[in-house]
Amino acid sequence: MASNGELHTRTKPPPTPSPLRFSKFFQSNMRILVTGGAGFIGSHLVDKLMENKKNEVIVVDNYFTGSKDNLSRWIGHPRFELIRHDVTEPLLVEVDQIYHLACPASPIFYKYNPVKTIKTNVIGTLNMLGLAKRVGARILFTSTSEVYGDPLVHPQPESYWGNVNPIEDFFIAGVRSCYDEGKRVAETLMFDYHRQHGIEIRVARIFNTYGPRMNIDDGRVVSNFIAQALRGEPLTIQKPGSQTRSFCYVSDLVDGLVRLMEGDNTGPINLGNPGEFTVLELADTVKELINPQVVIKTVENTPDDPRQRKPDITKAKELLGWEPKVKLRDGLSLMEEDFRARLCISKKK
Ligand SMILES: NC(=O)c1ccc[n+]([C@@H]2O[C@H](COP(=O)([O-])OP(=O)(O)OC[C@H]3O[C@@H](n4cnc5c(N)ncnc54)[C@H](O)[C@@H]3O)[C@@H](O)[C@H]2O)c1
Ligand SMILES: O=c1ccn([C@@H]2O[C@H](COP(=O)(O)OP(=O)(O)O[C@H]3OC[C@@H](O)[C@H](O)[C@H]3O)[C@@H](O)[C@H]2O)c(=O)[nH]1
Repeated sequence: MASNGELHTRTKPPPTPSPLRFSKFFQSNMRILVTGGAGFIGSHLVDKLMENKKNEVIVVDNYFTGSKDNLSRWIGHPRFELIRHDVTEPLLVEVDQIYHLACPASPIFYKYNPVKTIKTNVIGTLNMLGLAKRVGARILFTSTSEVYGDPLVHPQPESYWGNVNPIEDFFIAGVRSCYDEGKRVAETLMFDYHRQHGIEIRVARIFNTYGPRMNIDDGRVVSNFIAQALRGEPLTIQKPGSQTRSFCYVSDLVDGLVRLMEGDNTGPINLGNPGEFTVLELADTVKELINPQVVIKTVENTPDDPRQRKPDITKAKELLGWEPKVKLRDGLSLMEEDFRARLCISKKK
């Protein structure tokens, strides 16, 4: 019985971890693999994991959207290793835990090469599950609120099956299904490996997360608005502006991921901040906080943009004792500082 209350029948016991784990005389470190660790969330997760002196962290990343800069403080550290690797290729490393994050997350990047996005989610996740099976590691997969598509249930509990458009319409360039359906198949693979091979799995469904180190030209709404406000460019609201999102600050999210990995629940578990804002409200807040002179302009939207999104985090509260702490205004100010430093735009006194 998985402790999220659902039955997940395993046909096999979990694979045996490395004999090092049972060593009587040598207390080995916990070896943790973070795929996509050079990205936004991954690099913050690495910072958190490296705080524990018992952890050794291996990052693999192909640098499609991530950067070594995000990990510069750890390069050369004896407990840290960075490998350029694409998760669509098999990987042989000896580890105890796998945080599997590798995947472009911003719509402009995941739509750029949709077939590669699907391969990353499907073949990449298969490779990481194969690795977990061989070495007996516990594996956590970062799924997404996009598995709920354009949701017809609000807020979204984990039990909701979602409303995803699976059709890659030839005439509409770059729809979202490569990402949404890729993540849905990856979730299925996680649970099939759990049932069929006994792998210890954890599945997080992450809702829109923001914070320092997001790519400045990442294309997601919070980074766009902050960069635009600082550069004095119009804030681009994609129509209609009444669509909602719930924004979680990255330190809260990372805390939730670590709790999920360390706890007993397979998930899927929603991790997100239930505070819900329209895109227009977000633009107004950024304008007020960062640059009251900036104009707001309305631009065309992309197909299939979800109209509303808000996590039901009852499960995360009950099973992980987790809920977000950082309010949107405070998080935006922390992100402003980081963007100012990277764009070399100081605050007027
Ligand atoms: N940030 C969010 O709001 C959010 C919401 C839901 C889910 N997620 C998930 O969390 C994870 C991290 O997202 P993020 O916001 O940090 O995005 P990000 O783009 O900053 O990080 C993704 C990282 O994965 C790497 N990567 C991509 N494809 C790869 C491949 N084939 N092989 C190896 N590395 C690869 C990128 O170079 C990058 O470093 C993703 O799986 C994403 O789907 C994020
Ligand atoms: O400049 C912009 C960018 C975006 N938007 C709007 O802001 C909303 C949020 O867009 P984002 O691109 O930030 O993110 P989305 O919510 O569409 O997708 C995200 O969802 C969860 C994760 O899996 C991913 O990080 C990402 O796919 C959308 O309604 C979009 O139309 C703007 O109004 N202006």
